[in-house]
Amino acid sequence: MLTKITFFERFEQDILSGAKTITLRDEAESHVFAGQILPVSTFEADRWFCDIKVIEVVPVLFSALTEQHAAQENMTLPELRRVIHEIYPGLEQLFQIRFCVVNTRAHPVD
Ligand SMILES: CC(=O)Nc1ccn([C@@H]2O[C@H](CO)[C@@H](O)[C@H]2O)c(=O)n1
Repeated sequence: MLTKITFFERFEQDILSGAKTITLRDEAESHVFAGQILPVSTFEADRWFCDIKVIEVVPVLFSALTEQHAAQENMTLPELRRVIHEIYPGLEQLFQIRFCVVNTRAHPVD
């Protein structure tokens, strides 16, 4: 089971603003469950920047990605396909993790 998750720094603002509400991962990073709260760090510097709550985890094939998936990534479909192809070359079986940001402060006040 995953207890934290990392994102490339370039997606930080889209996550914090709510523009990006899903991530597509391989099987190894799919072991999360609805309701789970995960600390989120940048991949590059391992810098924490928020916590997310997992809403659902759904298998999706690379070949079945749609504009709707892309919209939830704040990308066009060609952009999304290119990004995934760079991260997971040749991988067909992906897992869509839908999430919302629940905390952006290390020590929340109220
Ligand atoms: C840093 C790391 O360990 N792994 C990943 C894997 C994926 N992603 C993003 O999820 C979406 C679909 O793959 C796209 O927006 C990706 O860029 C990410 O940010 N970081």
